[in-house]
Amino acid sequence: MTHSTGTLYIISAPSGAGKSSLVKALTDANPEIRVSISHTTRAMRPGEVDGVNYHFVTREEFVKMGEHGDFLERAEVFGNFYGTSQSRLQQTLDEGHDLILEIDWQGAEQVRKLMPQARSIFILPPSLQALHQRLTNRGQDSDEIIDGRMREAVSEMSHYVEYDYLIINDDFAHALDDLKAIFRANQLQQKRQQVRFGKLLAELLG
Ligand SMILES: Nc1ncnc2c1ncn2[C@@H]1O[C@H](COP(=O)(O)OP(=O)(O)OP(=O)(O)O)[C@@H](O)[C@H]1O
Ligand SMILES: Nc1nc2c(ncn2[C@@H]2O[C@H](COP(=O)(O)O)[C@@H](O)[C@H]2O)c(=O)[nH]1
Repeated sequence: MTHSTGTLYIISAPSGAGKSSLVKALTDANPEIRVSISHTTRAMRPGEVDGVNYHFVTREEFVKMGEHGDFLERAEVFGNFYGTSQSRLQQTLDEGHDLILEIDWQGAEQVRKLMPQARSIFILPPSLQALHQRLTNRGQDSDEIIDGRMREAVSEMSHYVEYDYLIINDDFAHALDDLKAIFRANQLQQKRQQVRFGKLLAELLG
């Protein structure tokens, strides 16, 4: 049975707004949706696992990968390098899986130019105070790192207008419903396009 290719989603938010938590809840409920694992030069946090949360690499390894053209996009965020490897990205989409990139606005800008069909979602916290509280409650970064991330938050947030969808992550369950609705609506749109181009009809008729 033929199927359509998956959709590439870009999800951005200021650090601590809750994007990883929302993406995890979304993929727990919909395991067919895949999440790209980025490469980073950031130090591993307690509890993080190499190859699960990120591929943790040295700056030298990261630069070498960049020189080999391994990255779809890359950016320096909070003094560390982050990048999305090209390998397996197209294969995942061709297999029909929706694929999420959790990346910052600089990476989003690069991906939009290369893959204009990508859908983009920006997640905002209800307030800067709530954002600070979440970074503190997460308990994984020093006060100095949290202060640095708060300083960058307004600049990151100013890019929300460049995205297709905006979600305010105030109440988690409500924000998750919004996220699920975006994916569901897109899946239905894909199905309609299959009908429009006759693929689904051909399948149905054998
Ligand atoms: N709606 C919410 N209300 C209260 N706390 C929340 C909410 N959403 C997420 N959190 C909490 O906020 C903290 C930050 O969330 P998370 O790590 O998902 O953020 P993030 O945007 O992925 O950050 P980063 O970009 O730094 O990885 C976590 O402790 C998470 O449990
Ligand atoms: N351009 C990219 N940005 C990325 C990528 N992976 C993560 N990120 C961004 O980094 C911040 C910080 O992440 P943290 O894990 O150190 O808290 C995060 O908010 C993302 O926006 C990437 O591959 N490319």
